[in-house]
Amino acid sequence: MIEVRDLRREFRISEKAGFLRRAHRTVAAVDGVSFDVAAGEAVGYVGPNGAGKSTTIKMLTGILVPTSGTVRVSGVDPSRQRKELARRIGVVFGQRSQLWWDLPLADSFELLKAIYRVSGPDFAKRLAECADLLELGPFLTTPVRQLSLGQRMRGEVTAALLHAPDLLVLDEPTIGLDLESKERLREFLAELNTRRGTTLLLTTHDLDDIQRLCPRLVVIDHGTVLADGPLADLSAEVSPERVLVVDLDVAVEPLADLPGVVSVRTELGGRRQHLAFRRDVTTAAALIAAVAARAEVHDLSVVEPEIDDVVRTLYARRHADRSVGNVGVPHDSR
Ligand SMILES: Nc1ncnc2c1ncn2[C@@H]1O[C@H](COP(=O)(O)OP(=O)(O)OP(=O)(O)O)[C@@H](O)[C@H]1O
Repeated sequence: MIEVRDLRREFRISEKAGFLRRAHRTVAAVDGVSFDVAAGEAVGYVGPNGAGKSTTIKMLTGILVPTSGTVRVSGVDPSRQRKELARRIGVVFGQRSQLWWDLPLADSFELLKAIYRVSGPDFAKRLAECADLLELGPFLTTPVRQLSLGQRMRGEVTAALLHAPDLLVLDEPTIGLDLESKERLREFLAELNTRRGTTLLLTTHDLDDIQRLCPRLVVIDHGTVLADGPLADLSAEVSPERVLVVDLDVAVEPLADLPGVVSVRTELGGRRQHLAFRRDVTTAAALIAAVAARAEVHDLSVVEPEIDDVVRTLYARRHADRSVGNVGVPHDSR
C-alpha cells in the first residue's frame, strides 16, 4: 500500500548572519527514510517535535516533492499523480481543514460527493454509516466555523472517507480533543481498520492513540528511522525486564532465587512481591509456576513498561549514539 525508499527532503533556510547579511543553509527534514506499509495494517508514525513526521506525510500525500528517493502510495507516485492519488486515499490533518468554513457540514459533504464523483446511493450509505458511528446528526446543518474541534474532526474523518479509500492517512487526528472525543474517534478508526480492512497510517504525539490503534510503530527522529516493529518488540528491546506482581496467601522470604529474577521488592510484610525478571531467561508462565511451588498465589499481574518510557528510551539511546558517533558534525553538512 505504501512503499518508501531512501526518502529525503531538504529545505533551504535563510538566517541572519550579521548586519544586513543573510546566510543560507540546507537542512534535511527527512534524511533517508525507508519503510513499507501493507494493505490492512495500522501503523503509528511517531517521533519528537521536528523529527520529520509531517514532512514525510506531505510527501506521501503529494503536497511536497521529495528531494530524492522514491514513494509509491497505492501504486501511484504522489507528487506526480495527485488526482489519481486523491481518488485512492483519504487524508485528515488535525490542524488543517478540508471542509468549507462557511457552509453547513452537510453541504461540504455534498461538494466532496461531486468532486469525487461518488454515486448517490454510495454517498447516502457511507454518510449514514459515519453519521451514525460518529454521531454527526445533531450538527450536520451547522456551519463548519461554529463546530467544536471534536465535532469538526468527526466531520473531517467523514469527509476523508466519502469516496471509500483503501488508505487513510491521519496527521495528529486527536490533537486538542477532549478525552471523550478522542475515545470515540479511536473506536471508529479501530473499527474501520479491523472490520473494513482500511489501512491506517497516523502520526501522533498521543501514545494512547498508538496503544489503541497501532500494532506497529515506525519511530523517527532527526529525519531517520530509529525503530520499526510491533510495540511489544520495541518494548522488549529497550527493556529486557518485566515485572511479575504476586499476592501470596502467606508471607514468605523474598523470592530472589527463582530462575530469571533479577530483583525483588516486597510489600505487605512479604505477601505481595514485585519480581523483576529477564524476559530472555524465563517466561511469565514459568515464573508463575515457580512461585506457586513455594506459596499459594491468589492474585497476579505482569507489568509491561509504559509505552511513553519505551519511546523516550529509544529517542534517548539514539541521541547518546549520535553524541558518541557524530561529534562536531553539523546536521546539514552530511
Ligand atoms: N517549509 C519548511 N522550511 C524550512 N524548514 C522546514 C519546513 N518544514 C519543516 N521544516 C523543518 O524540518 C524539520 C522537520 O519538520 P516536521 O514538521 O516534518 O516535523 P514533525 O516531526 O512533524 O514535528 P512536530 O511533531 O513538531 O509536528 C524541522 O526541523 C522543521 O523546522
